[in-house]
Amino acid sequence: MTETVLSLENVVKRYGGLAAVDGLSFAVARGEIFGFLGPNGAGKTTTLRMILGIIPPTAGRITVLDSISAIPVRHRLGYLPEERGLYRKMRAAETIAYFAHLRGVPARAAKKKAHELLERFGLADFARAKNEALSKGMAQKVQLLATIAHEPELLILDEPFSGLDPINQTTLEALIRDLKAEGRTIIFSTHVMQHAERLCDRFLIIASGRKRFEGDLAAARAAFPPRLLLRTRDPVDPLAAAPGVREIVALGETTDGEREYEIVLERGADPQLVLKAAFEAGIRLSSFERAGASLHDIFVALAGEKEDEQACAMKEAAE
Ligand SMILES: Nc1ncnc2c1ncn2[C@@H]1O[C@H](COP(=O)(O)OP(=O)(O)OP(=O)(O)O)[C@@H](O)[C@H]1O
Repeated sequence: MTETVLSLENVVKRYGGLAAVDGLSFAVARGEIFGFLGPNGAGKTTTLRMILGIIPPTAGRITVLDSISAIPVRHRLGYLPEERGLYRKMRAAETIAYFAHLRGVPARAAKKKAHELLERFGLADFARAKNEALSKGMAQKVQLLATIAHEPELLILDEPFSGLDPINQTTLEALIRDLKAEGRTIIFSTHVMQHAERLCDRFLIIASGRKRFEGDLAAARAAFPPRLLLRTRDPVDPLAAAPGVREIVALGETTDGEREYEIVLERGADPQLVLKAAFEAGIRLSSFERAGASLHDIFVALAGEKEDEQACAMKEAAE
């Protein structure tokens, strides 16, 4: 049976008249990489801060590592806040060791761990550099290492990829996978869907403080009509009458004079019947592939559309 390391039940956070988080419920299982996705102002940082006990919820219940408050279990948690900041005059290795020690690692072990981590993440030469002398990306790496040095069970990273160059983003993805392989649970927020698509076991999409989706990519895709991408030089009008075809969208002409189309199918339609219809109509296809919605498409659709439309789509998908 999977163990829940974090659960929120009907959590609300009000700022005056604004419900920044509005009746949010979700759960994260031990060992998962869980993506926390939502547009600007959706309520992600507010939720993460409530989970960490930095701000109290207006209503609802949060359970972290079997505790009703993060405070007593804080040495088992790691948190990378959205707003970054290091003590400017402290040295990189010192910073990491300091935070590890603060969370219960004996001083000597903390120092050793700091040097190990800096070595592993290509910053060994900067161990004695003052934080103010680090580039923005390097400082962010140091802060991240300070977040994981005490080997927390549950890591909560608010926008960890922002500010990192593509190489360091890849290094961070690998680090997150390594942490998962060690049995740790990682929750991270992001606007960059590719990271979430590559890394997450499950994810939550919120908008305007409310949950729009919780689950894995396959479940999210199931809520979207399947699509086919095809290329041909022949007219495709006969396919409009093929079983399960909802819409044909012309995508444009390729450099070699072919046309590309997207065929939107009804949910549950059989793509083979479209292929058969193309064959029977004498349409010569040079390519024919099934395309699942990307997380980007899903995000834009779920975070952008009105809640009643979305509830309808999810209900239809479940039926
Ligand atoms: N201390 C505060 N006082 C008043 N309103 C706040 C406060 N903190 C957040 N808000 C509001 O709550 C809403 C959610 O903000 P939050 O920072 O949680 O969003 P977010 O999803 O993290 O956004 P982003 O992706 O832009 O960081 C926003 O409308 C924001 O203006």
